Amino acid sequence: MRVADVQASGVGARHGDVVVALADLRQGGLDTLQAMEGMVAEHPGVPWIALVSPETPAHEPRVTSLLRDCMAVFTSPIDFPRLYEALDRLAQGGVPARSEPDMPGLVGSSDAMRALRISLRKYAPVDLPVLVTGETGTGKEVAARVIHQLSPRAAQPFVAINCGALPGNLVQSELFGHERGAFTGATTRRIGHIESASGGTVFLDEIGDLPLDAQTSLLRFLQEGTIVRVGSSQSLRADVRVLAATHVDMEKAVAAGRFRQDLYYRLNVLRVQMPALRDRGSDVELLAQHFLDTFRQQHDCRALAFSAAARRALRAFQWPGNVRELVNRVQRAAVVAEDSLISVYDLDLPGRPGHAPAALDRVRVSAERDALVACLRETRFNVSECARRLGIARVTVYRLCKKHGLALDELAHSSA
Ligand SMILES: Nc1ncnc2c1ncn2[C@@H]1O[C@H](COP(=O)(O)OP(=O)(O)OP(=O)(O)O)[C@@H](O)[C@H]1O
Repeated sequence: MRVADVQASGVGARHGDVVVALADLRQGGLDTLQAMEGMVAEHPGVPWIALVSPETPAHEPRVTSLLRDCMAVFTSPIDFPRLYEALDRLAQGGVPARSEPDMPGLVGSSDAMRALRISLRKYAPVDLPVLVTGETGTGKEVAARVIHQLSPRAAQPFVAINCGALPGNLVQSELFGHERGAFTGATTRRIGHIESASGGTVFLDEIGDLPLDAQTSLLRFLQEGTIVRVGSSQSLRADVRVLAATHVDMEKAVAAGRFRQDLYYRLNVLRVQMPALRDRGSDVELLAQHFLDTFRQQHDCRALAFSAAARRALRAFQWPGNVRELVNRVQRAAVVAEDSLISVYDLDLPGRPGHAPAALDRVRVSAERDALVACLRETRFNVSECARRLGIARVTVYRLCKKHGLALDELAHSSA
């Protein structure tokens, strides 16, 4: 690797050299920024890596836009092994993981992710509900957190609630709180999740699972900005922005009478559709490398990157569990990998030489799904009873439903 300082000597590249530019924004003022902008514009084909310090004003539009043109951003103290890896990857034609400085949790540079970022930036400052839709594991909660972080409410709480996991008889009290003595067991007054997010944002995941009575209370809150604790008749003001997410078809839920149409209209003012991972092109490689790098920061691990075959397999796989499945596979691969390059075997993906089409795995998965559906039907979709009969926790029933793409309400409806 040769290092050239543009200001001192300019860049001279021999045929076949890979040129990577480091934009060192840790010092300097407006003139440095101006010089950098000029160089980035002059060399659009050159991959740029930015070095910034915690003092760099990353939120200033000119700096943000410059950082957006960089393939990777490193904050001082610079993690040099990671920087060398990023340079190495670029030299091999790869691209380091890319996340925008103001959206650090959201990695990806596909067209779909670029369009998503544009929507998130537009919606964040507008104090209206946002409905985030998309398949399981696509990053709906990540998107909701980004909206909150970019909003004027960023310094206030962000409270995430999985509506599907709230016990049916306690939904109202969990969301809106209760007064002492409101029901058996209510020995003290309790603040609900919405009140506890005061000044900030509440994220209602799996909103399609909200029972009808709680839907009515939520609608009143969205219309009037007031809540009533269970067991009280007093309305309380609550200044909270509502973001909601669902993986079910809400139009169908409305048509079937399972979701209030007026509430759906209220929530669906601004809509974000999360792209499936299989539709994000080479983002799957970026994300895989990002999760591996994150894992390496916390654990001893031999693996540094992915073999060419593993990268092909990552691209070819359909990812039914989307980004969450990718996180799990990469972490597992990082643990079992014996080499510096993660292989297709480590990822346990189809596409490895001599790979039988996972017959046994498929049988196991489908037996698990059949047992779950049968038990849910037998128990008339009573999750507690189903969990008891299967000898597993309630939360595991929800997790298995998610894993097998089963929407409880739709299943119950189709079985009715
Ligand atoms: N673009 C991304 N960049 C980095 N990490 C991501 C991205 N998208 C998702 N993740 C990670 O993937 C996992 C799943 O994301 P998340 O929980 O937001 O998905 P979800 O769509 O809300 O899932 P569910 O439908 O199950 O509620 C998390 O660990 C999250 O950090």
